[in-house]
Amino acid sequence: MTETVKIFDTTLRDGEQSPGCTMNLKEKLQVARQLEKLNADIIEAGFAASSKGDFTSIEEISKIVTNATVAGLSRLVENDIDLSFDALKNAQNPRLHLFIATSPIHMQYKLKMSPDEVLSSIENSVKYAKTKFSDIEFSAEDATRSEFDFLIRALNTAIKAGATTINIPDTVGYSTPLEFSAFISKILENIVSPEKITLSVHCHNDLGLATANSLAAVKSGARQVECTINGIGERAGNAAMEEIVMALNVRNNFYNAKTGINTQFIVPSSRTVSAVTGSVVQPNKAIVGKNAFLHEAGIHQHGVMENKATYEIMTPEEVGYKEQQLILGKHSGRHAFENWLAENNHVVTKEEEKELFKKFKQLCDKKKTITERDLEALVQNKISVGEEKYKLKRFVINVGNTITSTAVLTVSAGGKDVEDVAIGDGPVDASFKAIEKIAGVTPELDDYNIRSITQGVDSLGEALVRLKYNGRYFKGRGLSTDVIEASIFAYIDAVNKLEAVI
Ligand SMILES: CC(=O)SCCNC(=O)CCNC(=O)[C@H](O)C(C)(C)COP(=O)(O)OP(=O)(O)OC[C@H]1O[C@@H](n2cnc3c(N)ncnc32)[C@H](O)[C@@H]1OP(=O)(O)O
Ligand SMILES: CC(C)C(=O)C(=O)O
Repeated sequence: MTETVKIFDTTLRDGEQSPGCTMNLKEKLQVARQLEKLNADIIEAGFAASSKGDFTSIEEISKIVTNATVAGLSRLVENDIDLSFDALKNAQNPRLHLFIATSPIHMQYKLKMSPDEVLSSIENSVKYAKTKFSDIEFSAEDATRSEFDFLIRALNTAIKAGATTINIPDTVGYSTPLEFSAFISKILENIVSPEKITLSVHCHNDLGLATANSLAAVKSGARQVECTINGIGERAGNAAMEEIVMALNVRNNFYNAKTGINTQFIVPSSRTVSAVTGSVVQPNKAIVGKNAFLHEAGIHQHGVMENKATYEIMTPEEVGYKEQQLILGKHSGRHAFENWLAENNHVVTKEEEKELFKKFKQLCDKKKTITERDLEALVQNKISVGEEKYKLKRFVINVGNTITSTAVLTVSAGGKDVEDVAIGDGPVDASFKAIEKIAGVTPELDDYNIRSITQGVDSLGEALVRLKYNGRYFKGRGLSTDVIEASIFAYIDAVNKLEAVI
């Protein structure tokens, strides 16, 4: 019999904990919509006690999610539980996710609590939470470095107090597949009434084993896997949802387990998360990397021409790759464009649609062939744009191999045109300095990336910048057939986000 494994997506919580991957409300709602299309079972929307912004995100996500369960993370602290309850009040299916560390090192040095204090805290908090929530998940943080007997006492305390899902995190990615598989079996043999709870796993990727460990746990009876799109998350990240889902699909004959994920939304979701977090997917990343279905070597190409299955264990279409030429082009009108947006499940306001259509027409003038990917990129770019205090009007760059680069930028700032000039080490540096002069801020450029995201010499260039200002990160994204313009757009996008919070 094929078992069902629930997918608990934590892109918006653990994923957002990756340095530089902070998302604003608009971006989080976009990811949440995408997760619904994917048919994720549980969407962990945030940590309500963490900040007002996180609270609001959980609240707003709860309003738009109709099918999935929406979860909020809480420490074993009454105020955290109350805040999660308030933030989740509009969710159709709310879940409280409670956690506390159970390993000696975490209890002694971080929590400064004795094992007995941790046990009574679990009992009291789960009982308190049960007065507010029926669906409660309990996580024993750092479970894989906990003493086994104590871990079981902690899990049994949570179950007896009312937890309905028991999650086993490999918090620091310490475990290995054979060990984790045996660990999960032993936990299932030792906890009280395993048939009444769902056993879950949450694996980190510090040794590159997050997916392997999660799958090993499924083989031993875990029925929920916590994961993120593109595997983003603390440090080296979490188990990647696309890898878990496709491994269970492709190797169903081995695992006898499946998820309810709509796999054709995997690639669009990966692109959305990459666009809103500014975290570029490595080309050789399984399933969603741009090389995942490319064949370079002659023998491989020959094989694929004869029969794709010689070198492809799944089809690109299955996971949502589309690289067809569009019927839309220079002569298309607004109705056809509107239709394309609707067919591709893009939810945009009328204002955004107008703006997108204008950008689409401009792109048609610059680029010979417009592909689905070009349009996707335009839409993703629109999504990631924050509050726009500054808008680029025009720029002139003077550049050469024997002169110092000079950039003159005119930017609309709150409706007024402002112009400034700066010199720099190359055209990009000069442009960034001109923007800093206009905005009156000097953030640190923490990261800058430029790549082509569509094909051909007239391809769309995507620039990603990450600024560090007062200890916080602000990312920006820009798109253009001209890489300098894309870089300027990205820098302005990040400065707009920075301006919105200072
Ligand atoms: C493994 C994980 O991914 S767990 C989730 C990690 N995510 C985050 O930490 C992001 C959100 N966190 C935050 O915004 C902040 O850390 C807050 C708002 C939760 C707390 O902020 P602060 O009150 O300033 O405390 P700070 O973060 O410095 O320290 C954490 C405190 O929580 C305690 N704590 C940690 N885990 C737990 C827990 N599960 N239950 C109860 N208390 C806990 C620590 O012992 C420490 O207590 P102390 O202040 O009495 O020393
Ligand atoms: C809160 C828990 C599930 C966690 O994120 C971890 O232990 O890594």
